[in-house]
Amino acid sequence: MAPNKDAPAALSALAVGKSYGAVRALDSVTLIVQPGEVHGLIGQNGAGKSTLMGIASGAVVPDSGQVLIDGESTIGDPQRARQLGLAMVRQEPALMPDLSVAENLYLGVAEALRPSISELEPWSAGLLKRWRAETTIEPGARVNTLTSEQRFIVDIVRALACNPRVLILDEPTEHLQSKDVERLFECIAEVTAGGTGVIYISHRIREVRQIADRVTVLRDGQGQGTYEVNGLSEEKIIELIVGAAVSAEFPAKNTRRNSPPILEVENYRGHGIDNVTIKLLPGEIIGLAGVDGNGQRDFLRALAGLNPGEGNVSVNGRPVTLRHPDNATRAGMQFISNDRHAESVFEDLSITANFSLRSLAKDVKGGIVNSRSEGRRAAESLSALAVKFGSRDDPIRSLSGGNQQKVVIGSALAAEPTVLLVDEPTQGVDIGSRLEIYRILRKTAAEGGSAIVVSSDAGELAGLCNRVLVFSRGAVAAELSGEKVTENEIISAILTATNVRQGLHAKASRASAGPSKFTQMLSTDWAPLVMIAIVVTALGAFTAVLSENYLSARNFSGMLALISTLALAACAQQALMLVGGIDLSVGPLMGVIVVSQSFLLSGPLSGLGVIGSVVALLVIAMLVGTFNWVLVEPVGLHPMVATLATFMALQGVSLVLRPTSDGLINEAVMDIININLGFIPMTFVVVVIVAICLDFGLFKRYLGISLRGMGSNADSARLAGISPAKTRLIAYLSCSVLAGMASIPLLGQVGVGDPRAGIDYTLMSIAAVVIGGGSLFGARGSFVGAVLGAILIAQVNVATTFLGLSEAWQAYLLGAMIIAAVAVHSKSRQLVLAG
Ligand SMILES: Nc1ncnc2c1ncn2[C@@H]1O[C@H](COP(=O)(O)OP(=O)(O)OP(=O)(O)O)[C@@H](O)[C@H]1O
Repeated sequence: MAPNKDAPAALSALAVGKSYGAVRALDSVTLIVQPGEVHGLIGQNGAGKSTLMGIASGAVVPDSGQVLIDGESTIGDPQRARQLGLAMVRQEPALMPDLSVAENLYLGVAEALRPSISELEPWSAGLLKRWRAETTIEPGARVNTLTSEQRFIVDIVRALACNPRVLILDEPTEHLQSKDVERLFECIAEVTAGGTGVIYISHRIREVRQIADRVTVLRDGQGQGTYEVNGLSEEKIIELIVGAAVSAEFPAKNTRRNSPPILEVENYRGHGIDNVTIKLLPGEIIGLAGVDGNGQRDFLRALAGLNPGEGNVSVNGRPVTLRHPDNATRAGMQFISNDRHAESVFEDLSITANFSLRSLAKDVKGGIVNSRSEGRRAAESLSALAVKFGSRDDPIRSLSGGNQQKVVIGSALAAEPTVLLVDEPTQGVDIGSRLEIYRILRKTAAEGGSAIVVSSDAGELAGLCNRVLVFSRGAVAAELSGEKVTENEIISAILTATNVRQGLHAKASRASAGPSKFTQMLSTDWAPLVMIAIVVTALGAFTAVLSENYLSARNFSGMLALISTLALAACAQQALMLVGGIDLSVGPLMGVIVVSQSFLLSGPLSGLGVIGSVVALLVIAMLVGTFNWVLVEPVGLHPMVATLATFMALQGVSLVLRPTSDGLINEAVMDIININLGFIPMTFVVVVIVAICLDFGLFKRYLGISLRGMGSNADSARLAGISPAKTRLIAYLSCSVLAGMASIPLLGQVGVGDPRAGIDYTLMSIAAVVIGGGSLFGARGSFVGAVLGAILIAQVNVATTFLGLSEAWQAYLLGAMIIAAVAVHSKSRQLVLAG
């Protein structure tokens, strides 16, 4: 639909300013987007495009200026921007990797648009199918098992599902295949027809000309005006971006064809590839093309030692085995991934460290890094690649996406590779720097190096490469060289490549369909439960064969009573570990409550006394939970440091109140706590019911899903409207209240105000959670898993006693179980990632 210029603007950013230290990212920039228009936002890397959109979406707070969405003012509040109808697809999808696709879509749309949880699967499947009927993305798949392209599609589907008034697309096509780019353009046409204002950021000038009605140009943080696209030539747009006329010519190609090959690969087979043979000459750049998923990327990754494969490979005549990336780098190959965020940069390390890590040996003298030499090399490379940065010591994540890519290329070149393996060399890089990168790759080749480049841009391959190999179904279907290396020839070779190999085709389609149902099952939070249940049963059966007393009701009853305390403590720990926290004060909190109860419940029993003791339990637990949260959230201490301080303080309080064990608990209270249902203690029944209810909440309620989302990626969760501070407070309070509940069966066990009663439960609760499938990094595990972890620990302790083993064996076995559990759980998750 034609832009509606009379309606109030869909988005107005008025005189917006933003600085990061010395870097003036935006200097009084104004952008007005009308309903129903596609507005291109263009500029070189670091011009300020993402910052401006970050401000529009509320993720970044400006220093000055105003933002209006649909006429309503909003600043620095992602939740409000979302409510006003803004949706954004960022350069890196704002998804929570440990959550499923369906859960991400659910959290990612406004509350009014969310289905009931029972409808979640069909609702998400419907959204995905609306994108593409034959999509291979499963609603139940965990996001960290998806390819980067699939993650982008999920993020786009999420943004479209928001029915936005303003849709921001920040370099959306960098990771998409051409058929998905077409689909995206169809979707853009659909939403603008409905009156949505779309902001389209891209370095691909052709795309911008094709899709945009108007463009606004940014240069070095300053607005350079808004223009109607109609009548604006490609050259003129480039001139507006760069500020001067630029030659868009590729540097001249060179080759030393009569020298022996630098890299020879013969009959190489492996994941997604079949029988590939190539010879790369010194000074040559070979391009790999093809419809995405046809093996060209798999082949490059196999050469980098990242994908397993078989065949003969030699570099400079010397045979090489490529089982590991280390083999490839030792042979002189340097790989640059197309997934910069996940594989190429260390976000929290400085720009200098990211530059030097592939070639640090050059700066080491006598085992010590010479930072002056490291800094000098980094400065030279950053200047040669025209990287825009504040200070070299800033973390690389402070750079714009394109500038990060330039640092990665500089880092690989600094290692002086014999063969450079580059997947999408100019992803997210602006037009001026693109030419700079082509020039540098060509210069490297002219000096005797060589490169293999995968690119989805046929024009780029045509301009840069001496030869282009077109892949189809894992094999080289066509080779273009000399005069034939043109954009049109490459595109037509891709379209006509019909190399049908049934066997490999089946393999390739299996690979593109993602991991099998069984491997996907291994990555679920339920897999650890099955594994532990099997181990518990096997261990029980083994002990029962050796000692018939093991199966007695008396033994079971005692064991389950012990388990109740540990299982509740483990549930407490799990509640906090879900958001990536850890609570070392769990044990002493249980101890301090036992001690306080020994004052309230030791004399004759009264109704008021019982109510008082329950209130005291809850008040102590909530005070401790709130105190821990204050130390972590507003004060900013690491959870381990904060809760270690609370651990010491609580233990001190227990010892002050009861220097030695004293204050026998009233017998009637003990009888109530220790009631049995048959031979099963009532406390154990309660624990199981509590764990099942908590798991229901964790997987089937908004609060539980958002807790896991926070643990998975706090930034993405915040952008999905989840308040990190509030969610963490809920986790800390849940942890302390559950620890308070755990002190009830503990009271039933010790029966007296013992100041040391809880101390062991801190480490044991962490162990139970880890064994049960929980992760110290957050987002993983379940409450039933934590209970099963506790059962296994208790069972090992009892079994060692029955088997007549010393107490030391309990400690050895617990240590071994933790290592085995972590190894098994993480291996099963990796299996899925490997597909
Ligand atoms: N969090 C931050 N800390 C420090 N500097 C930052 C931060 N975010 C952005 N900058 C700087 O602000 C400037 C503008 O960056 P921005 O990401 O907006 O550029 P861009 O136009 O989107 O570039 P690209 O096309 O490469 O994505 C850059 O110089 C960048 O280094």
